[in-house]
Amino acid sequence: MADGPSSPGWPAPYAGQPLEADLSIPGSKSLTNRYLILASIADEPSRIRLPLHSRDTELMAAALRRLGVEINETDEAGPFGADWLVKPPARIGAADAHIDCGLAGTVMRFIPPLAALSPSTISFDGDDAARRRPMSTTIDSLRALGVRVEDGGRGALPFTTSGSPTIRGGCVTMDAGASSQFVSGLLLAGCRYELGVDIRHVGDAVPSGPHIEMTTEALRDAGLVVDDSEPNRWAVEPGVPRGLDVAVEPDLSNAAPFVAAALVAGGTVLIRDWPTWTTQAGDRMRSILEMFGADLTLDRAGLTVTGSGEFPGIDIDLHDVGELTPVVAAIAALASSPSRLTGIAHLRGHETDRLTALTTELTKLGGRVTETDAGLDITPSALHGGVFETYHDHRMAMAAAVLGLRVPGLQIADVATTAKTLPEFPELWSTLAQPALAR
Ligand SMILES: O=C(O)C1=C[C@@H](OP(=O)(O)O)[C@@H](O)[C@H](O)C1
Ligand SMILES: C=C(OP(=O)(O)O)C(=O)O
Repeated sequence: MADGPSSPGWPAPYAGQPLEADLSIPGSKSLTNRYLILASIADEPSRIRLPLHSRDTELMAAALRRLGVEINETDEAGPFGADWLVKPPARIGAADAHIDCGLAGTVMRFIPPLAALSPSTISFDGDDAARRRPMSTTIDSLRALGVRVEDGGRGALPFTTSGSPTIRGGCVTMDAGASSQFVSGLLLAGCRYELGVDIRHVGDAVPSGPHIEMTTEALRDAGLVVDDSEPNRWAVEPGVPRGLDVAVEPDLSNAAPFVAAALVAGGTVLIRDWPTWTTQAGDRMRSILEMFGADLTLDRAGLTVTGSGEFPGIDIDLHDVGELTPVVAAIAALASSPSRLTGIAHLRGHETDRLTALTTELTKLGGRVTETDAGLDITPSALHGGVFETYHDHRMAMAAAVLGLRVPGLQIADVATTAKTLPEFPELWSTLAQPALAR
């Protein structure tokens, strides 16, 4: 599935006829990494069933092991890997340790508030691109809580922390306008601070609201008391999470390109076990696909999406669900009328500057895209093949795959970047519509 030795990229499958697919998608990155954190500070061992095994979740597990958590795989494994058994240590971070954050926002923003419970020196670094991601809010809020953070004045990776098992916690004012993960990370570990934590946000609107709701729900499910009754304030009372025995839902943001496929190529795609209630931002794909004119049925089998390959553009604010933007932009580029995507300025601080990356790559294929302050304006035009660069961004590769269903000769540079959240992507995408896919 890797790019061929002399090939500039992975040839994206072209859909010569309507699709007919029935697929299962591995577990949610965001849920897996929240459960791993909570299980690591729980009062008893946990079992995380159907976890996502991908670069971001393996980095999270590795980080927690370095802080003394025991994480083992069960002997029996499902189609997407084994379950995880998690045993919390007596003390988090009993020895100095180094944490590799890779390019995972959840690792770089969730682990430091946990490392705050350790007096050891914990160092953090990641990929080159990770050093460009916003981190100063985490760093400043840890300092406000009394943690010593050495960052060379950069406000970014790399840095070290040195805290205390009896960190006091309490009120913290922060600007989480660049990422909801600043709030989630502090809430998850904050239950173990002496006063819990009471976060007030001051600044531009916090993006990715559903991801904060996912955090508060996960905390409540683990028995903790959370107050999110006021806008821009989230508080967790001090307490120890119960051990978990949870099954991770399929990752709906990773399912997004697969359901988009039914719309753009025409035909039907069934995603097994799509939850009827969830905090996952990816669930918003249902209403987005309806705006584009797809037919949807959600029942016990899962989500079935049917499309005709013909659909209009849309005008949509993606502030709450920014991670869906690359796939939505790909759909918009194949629509019959213009689209406007707004509310996503914060995507400039994601794996790459996603607004510039999408504008550059779509334009290279003949697309008409204007980057605005708040997002993208996309006017459909005839697209041609070429190499779509992915900038170490799994969702750029997924967007390219959606385009490739309708654009012959499209090659995806470094399709392996999808391993960040879905290592099985090339394999699953290739079977998406067999035997309907023709190249
Ligand atoms: O907490 C999480 O699991 C995530 C929160 C969001 O981050 P931002 O708020 O930085 O967009 C989302 O885009 C990311 O993929 C996962
Ligand atoms: C923004 C994303 O990831 P991260 O968790 O690294 O922020 C994403 O997966 O789209």
